[in-house]
Amino acid sequence: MTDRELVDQAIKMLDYSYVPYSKFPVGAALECADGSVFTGCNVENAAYGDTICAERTAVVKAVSEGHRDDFVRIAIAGHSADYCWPCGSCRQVLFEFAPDLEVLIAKEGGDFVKLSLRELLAHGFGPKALL
Ligand SMILES: O=c1ccn([C@H]2C[C@H](O)[C@@H](CO)O2)c(=O)[nH]1
Ligand SMILES: [Zn+2]
Repeated sequence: MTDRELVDQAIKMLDYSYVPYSKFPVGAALECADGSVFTGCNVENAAYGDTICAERTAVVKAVSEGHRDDFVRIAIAGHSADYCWPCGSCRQVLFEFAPDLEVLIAKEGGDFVKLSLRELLAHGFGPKALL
């Protein structure tokens, strides 16, 4: 799958976001080595802190289906004029499973940039620290 196709899958997920409070939809699409894609959207809650981000929705779907050490790329999309940068919690959760992940970050209109997770989370704290 091309980067463009993965970003388009993330953009499609914006339709499913549940965002009555922030009105800020985010979509994500996480690709694994076997080509499977786990999508996610943000799901908010009246108890605001119980909101889950799009990226973490996708990670939880993948891990709960048996994927763990095989994440290849994630695409993240929002409706904002700026690129939809992932929050610190999502960077940390992605780092747990895939410190070398490629991250495609899109903005309104579909333009995207490609970075490594290590660029987004320098000197990250991960499982190796606890071994
Ligand atoms: O990495 C991020 C950052 C924010 N959001 C969502 C959470 C909330 O619903 C909305 C505003 O913070 O954006 C994500 O889905 N991913
Ligand atoms: Zn987040």
